[in-house]
Amino acid sequence: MKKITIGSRGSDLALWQANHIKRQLETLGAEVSITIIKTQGDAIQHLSFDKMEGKGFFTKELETALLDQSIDLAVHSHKDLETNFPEGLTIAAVSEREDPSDLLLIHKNAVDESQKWGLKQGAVVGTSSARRKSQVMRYRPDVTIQDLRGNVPTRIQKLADGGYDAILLAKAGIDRLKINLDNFHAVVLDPRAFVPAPAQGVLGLQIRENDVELAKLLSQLNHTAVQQRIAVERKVLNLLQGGCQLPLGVYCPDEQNVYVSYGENWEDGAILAHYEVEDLENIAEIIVEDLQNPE
Ligand SMILES: NCc1[nH]cc(CCC(=O)O)c1CC(=O)O
Repeated sequence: MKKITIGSRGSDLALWQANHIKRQLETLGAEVSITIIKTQGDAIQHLSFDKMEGKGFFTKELETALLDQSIDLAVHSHKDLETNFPEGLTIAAVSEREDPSDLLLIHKNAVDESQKWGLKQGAVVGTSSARRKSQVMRYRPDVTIQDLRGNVPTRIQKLADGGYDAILLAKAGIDRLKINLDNFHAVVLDPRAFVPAPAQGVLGLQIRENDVELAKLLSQLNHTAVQQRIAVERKVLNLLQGGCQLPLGVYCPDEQNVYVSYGENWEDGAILAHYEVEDLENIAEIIVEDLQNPE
């Protein structure tokens, strides 16, 4: 078997994810190396996402490297992937799903147990995600939202330094990096009430479409149940022609349930909807129809 080169962003989280897949491939007998590739999202850390041009900030350079054959496999956080894949590339497999929940990390000085989530009135909450902003406003219209960029350890440091009273993060990232949260009050937000991004907590393994040999190997790592559920989540995003700036959360935990959060202007807060269905076929279309024609 030929040697496989994985391309990864240089962040701690991206490298953890690349190494996680590297180990799995080695168990299958493959020889694997990792090449670090810097993306626009890594280079521009000071701008809020909604002020950045285009889409695919964390993925484009990796996709280019796949197409020019300098890497064979890109390991992505699936939620960072655009809904339309570039010509010639395909997601050959998806990982198991880790906890898809978001986590609210509260500075110890900002704790007030009498309030929702234990967060004091009028707190300053850091996040750059329109989806997270809109849902915070749904539950806690009293807080002030402030943009927060940077990779996971940087964001936590900004909270520790007192720049924010609380911040929001994906729990999966914290779990993967085994970050110690003892200095904070950490609240895991129920994903049925505070709805994650489509495909949050899942890795997407992207290769060249014509790489038949690698596709065959990766099929052994694919999780079909996860694949079916995130397909529903991403279809809603796709039908709304949304990217990572759309204030949309979709979570499909099993074959019968879908949770949706949507707020056109995040300042007004999000609406939360729950769909209980016989099976998941056509549910994405129904959800989008409802979102576009509210009564
Ligand atoms: N946009 C950055 C990003 N992309 C994926 C994750 C977390 C891991 C995952 O959801 O799989 C994160 C960090 C965060 O949202 O806090």
